[in-house]
Amino acid sequence: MLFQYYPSVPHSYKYELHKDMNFAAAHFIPASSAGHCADMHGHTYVADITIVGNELDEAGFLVNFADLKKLIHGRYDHTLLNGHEEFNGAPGEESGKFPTTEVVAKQIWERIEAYLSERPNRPHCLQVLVRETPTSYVIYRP
Ligand SMILES: Nc1nc2c(c(=O)[nH]1)N=C([C@H](O)[C@H](O)COP(=O)(O)OP(=O)(O)OP(=O)(O)O)CN2
Ligand SMILES: [Zn+2]
Repeated sequence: MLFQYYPSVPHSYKYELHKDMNFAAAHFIPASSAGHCADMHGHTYVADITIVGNELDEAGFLVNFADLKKLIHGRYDHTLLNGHEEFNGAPGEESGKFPTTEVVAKQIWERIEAYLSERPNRPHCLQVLVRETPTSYVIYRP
């Protein structure tokens, strides 16, 4: 795992947690402007997830690191992203359903925030960074 410092957002929460993870996945972007990215290919995606909150749970966790990994790595590792319902847009359809780095980052945020909304200590996901290649990454901040 490559450890890096990522851009952060100023906030006033007491705790800030980061979980880095990677997952191997294939994708293609079914849009005419996507060039060679319209052909199926693979990446080792790297995600950095930022969670904040003021209260810890009964274990003393803001959120269990392992739960975050299960939610994202468990769903996407060694899969074709276009095969997931959140990314299975067809050519000519709305671009928000293609697995671009931007859309992958947003979907990761939505999945994590839905999980956090059920936690009694109510943490929040402030930022999701997704790196697709060594030279390309996107940050999603709701
Ligand atoms: N805004 C976006 N642009 C591109 C995306 C994307 O998700 N959002 N995706 C791709 C391709 O999927 C491609 O895998 C990554 O592109 P790129 O960074 O251009 O990859 P290279 O290795 O060719 O880049 P270098 O500059 O040579 O390192 C394309 N665009
Ligand atoms: Zn790609």
